[in-house]
Amino acid sequence: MGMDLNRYHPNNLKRVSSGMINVHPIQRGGILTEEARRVLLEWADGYSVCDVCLEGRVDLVKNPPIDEFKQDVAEFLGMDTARFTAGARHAKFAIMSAFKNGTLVLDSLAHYTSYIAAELNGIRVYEVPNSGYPDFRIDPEGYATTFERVKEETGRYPDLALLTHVDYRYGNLADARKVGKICEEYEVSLVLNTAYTSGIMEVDGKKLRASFIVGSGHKSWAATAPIGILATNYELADSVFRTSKLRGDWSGRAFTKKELALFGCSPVYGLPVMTLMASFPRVVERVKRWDEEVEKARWFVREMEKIEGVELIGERPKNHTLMHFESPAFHHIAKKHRKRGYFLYHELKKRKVFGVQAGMTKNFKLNTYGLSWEELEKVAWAFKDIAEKYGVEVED
Ligand SMILES: Cc1ncc(COP(=O)(O)O)c(C=O)c1O
Repeated sequence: MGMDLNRYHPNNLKRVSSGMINVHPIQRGGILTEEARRVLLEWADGYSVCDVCLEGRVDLVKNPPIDEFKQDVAEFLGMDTARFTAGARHAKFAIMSAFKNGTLVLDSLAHYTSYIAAELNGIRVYEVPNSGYPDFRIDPEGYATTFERVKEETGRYPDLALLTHVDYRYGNLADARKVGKICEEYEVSLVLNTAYTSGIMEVDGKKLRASFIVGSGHKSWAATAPIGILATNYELADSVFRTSKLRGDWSGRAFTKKELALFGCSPVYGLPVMTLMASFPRVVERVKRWDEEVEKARWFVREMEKIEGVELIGERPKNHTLMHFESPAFHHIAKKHRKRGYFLYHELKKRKVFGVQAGMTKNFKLNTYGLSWEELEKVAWAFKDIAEKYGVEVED
């Protein structure tokens, strides 16, 4: 046998980021709380939450209290009810499966998973443009204009709208309230993709007039992957969480409780849902401290921009901890460096900072969410120290 099974030995399964400050753009909000770490072993076995499943559906399990938990999560998001999905992407797919072959208007900064969910459901996509370089802002009025464009082309307003609350490229915070108002005026249901917001900042679907809130447990709710959240109101719950109508023609079996878009039973059975639950009390508290996170992010941007040839792109001032820098200074160094574009990654690693994508120097993204002031200072120092090492000017 050619397999080297030793490579799977636990001693060989160490994370490359171990022991470093991890500023990976998608990871900061998914770091487990102490409480979540405490349930890891108890609930680590495969279908652990199914010990006492009386209804054949994870979301109805009473012990552990998943049934109550889904309602608490819905309340926390200002919605009526919720389900747990295999990530934000599955939540979007589930919603769009109720709008098959329809039309969707979404922001032009939407994540690829929004487009894929639409494509898989035969939905035609129309984009709301953004303002372009260097801010890339989404103007809420663009939704009204695009709704009109859809009407001109198809004779009807769209079936659905989607707004990426904070986008993955620039970390811009969209004006969800204004978009929600426009959607309400046009009677178009709004999906608010809060993959980068709910769980770290307050999101109230009722106030924002969202029909659906999509969240990502592993991105922003301190949970183990994969887990997403799909919250909605009672009016729409029946269509999105519609149940099976099929009957086997030989067996005569029916599956009337099984929700189609959740594959019959939620696809998250063990650790993902239990870590989400164990972290929840802390998540409910932490969203109230969002202002401090923004303050830290803005401080960090100021420090980074002291390096000549490093500049934030996306909205200013920042309203989120995910940020994107343009860095001709580092790109210039990379051109002459033995390690080429990988030099920044290696230099950061030497300074115990991880998460800037290997090979990136022209521009890069990082996320400061949840870093202490001390950690933040270390990260800023690391970038400045690298710049100075290669003769780049750094302001005091
Ligand atoms: C804006 C946005 N939405 C959705 C996703 C996908 O989330 P999930 O992994 O929970 O499906 C991402 C992942 O980066 C994202 O950036």
